[in-house]
Amino acid sequence: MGSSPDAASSPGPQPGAGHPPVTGPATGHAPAAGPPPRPGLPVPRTAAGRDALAALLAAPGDAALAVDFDGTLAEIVDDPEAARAHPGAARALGRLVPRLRAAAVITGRPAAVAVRLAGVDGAPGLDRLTVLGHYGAERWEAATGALHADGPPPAVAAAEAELPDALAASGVWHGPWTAAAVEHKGGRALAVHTRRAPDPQGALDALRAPLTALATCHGLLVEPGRYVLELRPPGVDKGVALTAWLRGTGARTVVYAGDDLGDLAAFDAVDRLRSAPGTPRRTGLLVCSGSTEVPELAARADLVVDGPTGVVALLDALADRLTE
Ligand SMILES: O=P(O)(O)OC[C@H]1O[C@H](O[C@H]2O[C@H](CO)[C@@H](O)[C@H](O)[C@H]2O)[C@H](O)[C@@H](O)[C@@H]1O
Repeated sequence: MGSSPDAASSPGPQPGAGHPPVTGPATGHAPAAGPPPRPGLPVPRTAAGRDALAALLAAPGDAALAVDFDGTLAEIVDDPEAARAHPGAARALGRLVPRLRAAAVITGRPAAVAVRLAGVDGAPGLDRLTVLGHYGAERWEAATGALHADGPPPAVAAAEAELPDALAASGVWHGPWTAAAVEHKGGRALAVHTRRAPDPQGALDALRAPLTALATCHGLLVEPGRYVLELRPPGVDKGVALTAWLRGTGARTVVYAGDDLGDLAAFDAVDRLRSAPGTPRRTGLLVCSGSTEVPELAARADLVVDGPTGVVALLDALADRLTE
């Protein structure tokens, strides 16, 4: 792992959702008549983050943006099928992305599902967007509409056949919340959600051992997330996906925004990239879409914003600065 947030410039304990923890605008806006001005760019709390932001503003054509979907571009909701991108997300991305070298959404969702829920297919300004689904196992390119994906791994179907026994072994698998708690994810992974359980954390804790045993038995891994345990094949994660995609772009600066434990691998990848030797050094800005549910990610971030609303505000503020 490379550089970590600069403790000297850290504001201290991280607030949760609803409490913007940004340290203030980088540029002042004089009060004026008419619509209220948009907030300015927040200042990252780390030197590494400030370097990356300065590099992006100086040379946006050398910079790439990668963002997670659930919890970052989309508010978390009880029903995974009901998730939709923040109403301002596609527009903000469409303003910013044409000024950058490249942009991607990197998500645990199947790529086609993320494209649909994010509303990015055909959106103005997003004709070069890449969507890396299933933690990088799938790739969709807006430029062609092509989806690259291998066939579903047989191990997932084998695990699915034994899933009912594993769920029953948890001792908590009863009640109306279980009816729609398994997400089948196109046969490429299985997600068991507990957000709608009476005790979401208790149910998650009880399910962890039987689902881990099932995953291990079939050569799968358990990807933990926000009140979800996902059984999926090993071999790729958001760090692997981000690193390979970035290499293809040739970008020297990357901004990565995420909200969940699955995004830690991408944070690690950015840390490695910005601590690797090279001239000029590559820079990276780690953004956490803040919530009370995942303090681990906020602790690692250069900049914590207030959930998807804060992420969209950041994208808009970057676009504003790059069009001044
Ligand atoms: O990588 P991501 O884009 O963050 O996707 C990770 C998982 O997100 C989804 O679950 C999460 O969002 C749901 C909708 O808001 C929420 O109900 C759930 O509690 C969250 O864990 C998705 O359903 C999973 O398949 C993704 O792997």
